[in-house]
Amino acid sequence: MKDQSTSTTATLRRLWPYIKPVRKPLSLSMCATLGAMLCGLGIPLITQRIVDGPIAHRDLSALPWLVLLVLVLGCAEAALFYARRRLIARPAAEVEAHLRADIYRKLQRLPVAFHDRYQSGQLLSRASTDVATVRRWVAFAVIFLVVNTAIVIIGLGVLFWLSPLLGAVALACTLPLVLMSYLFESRFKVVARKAQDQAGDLTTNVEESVLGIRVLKAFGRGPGLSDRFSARARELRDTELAKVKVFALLWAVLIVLPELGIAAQLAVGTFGITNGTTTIGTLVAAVAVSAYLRWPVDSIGWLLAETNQTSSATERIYEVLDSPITITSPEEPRALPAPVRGHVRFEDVRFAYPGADREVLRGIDLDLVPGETVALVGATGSGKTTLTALVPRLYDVTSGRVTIDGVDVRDLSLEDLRGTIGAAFEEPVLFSASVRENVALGSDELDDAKVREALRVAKAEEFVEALPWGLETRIGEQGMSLSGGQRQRLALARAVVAHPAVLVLDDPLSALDVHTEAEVEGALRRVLHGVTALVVAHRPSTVQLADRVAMLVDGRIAAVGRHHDLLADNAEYRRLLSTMDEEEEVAAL
Ligand SMILES: Nc1ncnc2c1ncn2[C@@H]1O[C@H](COP(=O)(O)OP(=O)(O)OP(=O)(O)O)[C@@H](O)[C@H]1O
Repeated sequence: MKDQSTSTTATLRRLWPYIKPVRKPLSLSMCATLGAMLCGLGIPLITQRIVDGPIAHRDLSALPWLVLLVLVLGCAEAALFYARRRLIARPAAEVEAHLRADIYRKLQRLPVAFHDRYQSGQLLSRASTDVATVRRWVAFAVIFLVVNTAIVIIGLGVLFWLSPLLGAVALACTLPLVLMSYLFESRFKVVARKAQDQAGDLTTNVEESVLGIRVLKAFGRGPGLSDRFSARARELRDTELAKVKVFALLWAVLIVLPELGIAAQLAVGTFGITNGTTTIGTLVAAVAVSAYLRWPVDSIGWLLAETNQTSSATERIYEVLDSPITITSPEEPRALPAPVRGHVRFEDVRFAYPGADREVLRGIDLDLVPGETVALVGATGSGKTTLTALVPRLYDVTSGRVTIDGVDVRDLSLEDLRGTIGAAFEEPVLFSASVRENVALGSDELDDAKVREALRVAKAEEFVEALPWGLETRIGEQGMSLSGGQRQRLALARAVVAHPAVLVLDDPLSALDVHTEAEVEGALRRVLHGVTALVVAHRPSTVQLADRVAMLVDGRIAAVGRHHDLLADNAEYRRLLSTMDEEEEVAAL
């Protein structure tokens, strides 16, 4: 139990950098809460004075003052609770905002390999639900955990002061409760973490089915997936019910023990009144104090549950924040010799995906002279996409090196490297933003003229002009409101907008129909002139764009040469091209 609670405290202590800037309003809010609770605790003591004074002596002279005091305490309690809420709202929201911003920033900096490992729904639930759990804890649970513990101790002290015997009775009933609450904590933590992970999986499910709604509808897989979703939802429900079960047991004890305590106090107190050792006022006050302490005592178990839940939410958040950023700029980056020529070389490059024992690339040597376009061809799974990903350092080579103008890409700052390279991928990812924002992708240096030029190059200008607000038209999530070809052309415009020296295109023409492809190809041919480009090609027509072709077979370069030479001399190349031809014909059908 000790280890468990130590680790809970240690985990929560990690939130300190976020809580530290708001510690003043947080402490003030805590003081206001304590003040309010103390006001409430004072009322039974005045009741004692009323019972043992004006009522016992039938003398009402002091009554107005005592009633006024109750009124003042009541108003002060209300005012302080109001202040508590006002004081805590902003700091709690600030903690949430900072935490969320840091997670987002970290997610941007983490390497692609990290994102391969984590489901997006899991990351989504960490950045939303878990962060909200932390906010609730800061705004409420941590304050009441401290204040209620203090009030229970003070209240027990008051009971002992009123009557040591009545105090001892209350203590005998409170101690087991507090002990049970702490014992319950460790059981709850396990089930709370499980529920949070399952909620993350469920978020992934919802996200994937929303993004893939077209595929699911087209294949009529909606009902099947609904069943799978329901099964997962049931798992989560079962875990939530297990949580309730653990909690219900504690709750039952929490209810019964204080009732027993009050009954015992009434019995002991009445006995004391009859033999003259206790006054009626003292018994009334003791019972009132005990009743007042019920919520602070009852709440401790629940507040500990919240604390546990927050601890596992913090743990999940820090799994992201602690993940190492393996792809970073070097401490002393080298600069590319000016002007950048775009001479790209792969030197004995080997690569295995993190955690995989099989190498995807096994000794690649390839030299792209400045201004040259090299098409990468190969059977599916031969490693073409992987090879292109090594140039902008989406992954780092396992051994060997990739250089631009003789400088290892790992010796360049990421900013310089990625500023030198333009990229477009097979899946043209667009954001819920305007066309201009999608092409410029947050760069302030790219004005409208540059964006328009890039659109012209990608043969996208015409359809963008036809959109209701031209460049300013917001395109829907993932660009769903555009056709596949239109999305591809926007992705191409994005790749060329900053005039990069090196272009890495992972089959950028896959979604284009034959006519549009011819148009974009024509435009691309102009762009490719003067730029070094590595283009993954799945169609013979794309291959024709290239000055040379490199054929990948099982992670190695089996042949490099001009398309026509390879076609004449290399049987394997001919075979590959004929399968590509067949695929193209199928695609054209
Ligand atoms: N993120 C990843 N983690 C682990 N293995 C991966 C990952 N991405 C790809 N692979 C594996 O690496 C190998 C090469 O994949 P890659 O995508 O580079 O092939 P490709 O030649 O581009 O294929 P295609 O023509 O079908 O696009 C495949 O066996 C694939 O399963």
